[in-house]
Amino acid sequence: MIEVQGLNRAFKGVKAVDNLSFSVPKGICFGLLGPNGAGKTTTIEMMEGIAKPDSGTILFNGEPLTRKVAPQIGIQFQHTALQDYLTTRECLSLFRKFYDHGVDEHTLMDMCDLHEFANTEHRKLSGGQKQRLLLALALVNDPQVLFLDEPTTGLDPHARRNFWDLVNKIKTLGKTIILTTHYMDEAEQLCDDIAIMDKGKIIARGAPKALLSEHFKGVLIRLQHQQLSDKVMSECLPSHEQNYWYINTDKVEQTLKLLVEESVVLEGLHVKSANLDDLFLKLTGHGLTAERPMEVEPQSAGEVA
Ligand SMILES: Nc1ncnc2c1ncn2[C@@H]1O[C@H](COP(=O)(O)OP(=O)(O)OP(=O)(O)O)[C@@H](O)[C@H]1O
Repeated sequence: MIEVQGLNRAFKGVKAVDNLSFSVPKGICFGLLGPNGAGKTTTIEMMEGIAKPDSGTILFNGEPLTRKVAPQIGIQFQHTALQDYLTTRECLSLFRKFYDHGVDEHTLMDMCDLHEFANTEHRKLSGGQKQRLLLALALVNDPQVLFLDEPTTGLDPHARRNFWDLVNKIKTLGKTIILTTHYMDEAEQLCDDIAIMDKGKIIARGAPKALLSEHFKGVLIRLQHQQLSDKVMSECLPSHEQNYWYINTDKVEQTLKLLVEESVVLEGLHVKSANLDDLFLKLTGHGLTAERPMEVEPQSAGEVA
């Protein structure tokens, strides 16, 4: 569906996007992930036709992005300025008029759970309701390709989950979705395929589960940062991030026994499955986010002590 070949973009000597090539098959949700400054926005803006690459090509169904191809694309920007005092229905009706073909307001409100707010001015919508309106606006031309640029940033967990349900519903319509996000749980929930970017390059690509099983065995054990014995260091090969040690092992009982024998402080110890943040840390030596998701979602494998 989308073919990106040899894409480059530099700003004053900084290579924001460095010889990037990838393709996105039709009908999947493709996630572009990475930390601040990785080059995601620059890449996505070139794919959307908003910014021009220094070199390289982007093809949609084998064709470059032209006025002919543009109506096949829908974009949910991080921020969209809407006219003050327009209601949800009026915003949808206005945007619908920009296109020859598209989806009527009623269907869009159905798709994005907006009926309740049809006559509410958009400026009075909550963060989650506003994102749903922006999603509906991105769908107004019934696009084949939908770009979602960090769509749930700043939303509370409930609103994020609602939004994920909508995206999953839209996936069933066969649309190709390109998603950028800082939230690794979002990528794991929604994306069939991901590319992790760092410093303008793709450093890992594949289905989230396949990538995790390729790079991790068993579970991750997190320990408070402390002095570890040579035996623990050589047998467990822990990695260090912020105030913690992380040990990846498929022999949990044996590892825990060794930690006890070596008088390791186990207070606050967690055992969990590896996630995409852990993968990023492993690949780059630094985390995707300042806060480790283990802090907010310990339920994945349970707190041991
Ligand atoms: N208009 C610009 N002028 C100068 N430098 C820029 C410009 N846009 C991006 N950059 C630089 O290019 C690099 C990549 O930025 P980009 O915004 O694409 O990253 P990102 O992965 O989208 O980050 P974030 O998650 O914070 O949005 C950064 O070093 C950034 O400072």
